[in-house]
Amino acid sequence: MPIAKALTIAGSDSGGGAGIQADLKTFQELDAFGMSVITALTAQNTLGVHGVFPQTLEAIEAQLEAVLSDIGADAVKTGMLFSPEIISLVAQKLTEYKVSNIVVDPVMIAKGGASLLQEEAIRALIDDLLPIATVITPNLPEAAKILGIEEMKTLDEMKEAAINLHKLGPKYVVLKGGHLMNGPAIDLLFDGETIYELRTERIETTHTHGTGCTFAAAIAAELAKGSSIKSAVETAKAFITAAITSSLAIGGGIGPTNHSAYRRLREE
Ligand SMILES: Nc1ncnc2c1ncn2[C@@H]1O[C@H](COP(=O)(O)OP(=O)(O)O)[C@@H](O)[C@H]1O
Ligand SMILES: Cc1ncc(COP(=O)(O)O)c(N)n1
Repeated sequence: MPIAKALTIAGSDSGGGAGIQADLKTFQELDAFGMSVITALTAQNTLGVHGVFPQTLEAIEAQLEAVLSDIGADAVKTGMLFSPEIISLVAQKLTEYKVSNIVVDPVMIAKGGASLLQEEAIRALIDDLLPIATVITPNLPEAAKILGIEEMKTLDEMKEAAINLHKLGPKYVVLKGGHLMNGPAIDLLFDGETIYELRTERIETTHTHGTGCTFAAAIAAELAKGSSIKSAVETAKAFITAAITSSLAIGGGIGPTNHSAYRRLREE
């Protein structure tokens, strides 16, 4: 079997818990060959984002060209894209190279509150990227921002939002319920017809830095290997649950999840 190739287009997290670093670790753990296009450097640790340094369009385009013209990708995951210009460039290249599995994690704000997407970039996200996405994986604040509504507080409101997000063009919507206060951690998968619920117990921890990146990267790795969307999302949910269960209390703030926990669990 040829190796599945997965590409992340995202920001670098020097602290290693989110962004490019989380994505590559996740690809590796799930047996996909990981590649990266870095859109921005962040100086970041468990205490927060201390600096954001977007790369030039020239640098981003050169990375995309290098990877896609030679190696190619069975799946692409996008994370922090920062500006409308970067979003448009990425959408244009993914279309030009006919990438078929596109996982869009519409990263907007880091857990510590720093902005990872310019306000004016939301329009480009909606116009250029959502229509070509195979699956989008917003959390509740991101979904609310995209839809221009108040943040959802109930499962019924989440279901309505999933249906409305689907109308913006992605083939599938995964709405992550990690931010729903109390109760189980419920994510919804909507395929245009049926809403599936993925439920796990809420794990009591503050160390959730990089959960969204890791979850979306796991979906991309599984799609790259040829899994169906439902199976990819189920594996990603098991992966992130294991990673949060044994998350790492390193640094003085919000620690990262443990990317090797899922593999260790399966090896036991
Ligand atoms: N405390 C928790 N216990 C169990 N699962 C969680 C917890 N927090 C988040 N998750 C899960 O982690 C994934 C990422 O969720 P979420 O926190 O909503 O996204 P983001 O990191 O983008 O804000 C989802 O599958 C969500 O259900
Ligand atoms: C470079 C980068 N990309 C994304 C996130 C979001 O992290 P999370 O997955 O915790 O929402 C982050 N903090 N830094």
